[in-house]
Amino acid sequence: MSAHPVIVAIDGPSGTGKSSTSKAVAARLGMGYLDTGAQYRAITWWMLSNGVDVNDPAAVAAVAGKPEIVSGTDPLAPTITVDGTDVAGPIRTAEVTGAVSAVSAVPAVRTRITELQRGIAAGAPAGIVVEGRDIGTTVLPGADVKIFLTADPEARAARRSGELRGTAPGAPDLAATREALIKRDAADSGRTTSPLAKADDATELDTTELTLEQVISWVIGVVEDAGRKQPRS
Ligand SMILES: Nc1ncnc2c1ncn2[C@@H]1O[C@H](COP(=O)(O)OP(=O)(O)OP(=O)(O)O)[C@@H](O)[C@H]1O
Ligand SMILES: Nc1ccn([C@@H]2O[C@H](COP(=O)(O)O)[C@@H](O)[C@H]2O)c(=O)n1
Repeated sequence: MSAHPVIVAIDGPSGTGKSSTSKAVAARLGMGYLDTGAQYRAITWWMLSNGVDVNDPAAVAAVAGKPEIVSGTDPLAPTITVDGTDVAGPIRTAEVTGAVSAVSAVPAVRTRITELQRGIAAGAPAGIVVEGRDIGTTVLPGADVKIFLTADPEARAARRSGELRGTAPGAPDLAATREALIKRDAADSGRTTSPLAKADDATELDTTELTLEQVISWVIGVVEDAGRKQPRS
């Protein structure tokens, strides 16, 4: 039996495959799954819904403690609610995507959401795969496995563009999608508090030329190795 449930941190820029990989790895290994981007999107959705100026950090900070955000960690059916309302759909709108980097840069927001994330990870009986931007560096620096996924912007834009065209008629074209993700990555990497960054002890995987299945298999290998190396009780 393992000494403690395995904690896996998967970070990286937008569209590198963090969510798809993390969900599949967690499902196949019987672990929990936490999408931390969904939590930042949820608090952003609440700010927009309540008329808070998302470009005013003081206004955002003043109400950052108000919404109650609850994440369900079943990788086969992840959920996210705000004050009891299911917001899984509304948090994926272009409006939320366009505002989330500004809201997530506010230190009071990060403190609040980081506490939530640490509580969820600490309470995951079968271990958990947590994906985001600052999991390996800040949220869970003691994670058993730290992975940083990358892919070149063209590949990421093509993946996102295909995804958007499949679900949203009139979705932006490839060039616009590429520009939007580069802009969001720059904002996330450039913020002062807990920016998007690779932890020094994370293993980086460039997924540009890999299929999703290849990435999933590689991550499972790394997690299984880490499980074998844990001290036995
Ligand atoms: N290696 C891959 N090859 C091809 N397509 C992929 C690969 N990895 C992920 N995808 C596809 O790319 C899209 C984006 O993947 P995903 O949502 O997992 O990325 P992400 O890193 O979580 O993005 P974000 O941070 O913006 O939420 C999805 O449609 C997914 O199926
Ligand atoms: N650990 C994290 C995770 C996400 N963010 C912010 O949320 C945005 C949306 O993330 P997605 O994964 O759903 O695309 C992201 O652009 C960041 O602004 C974060 O700050 N920290």
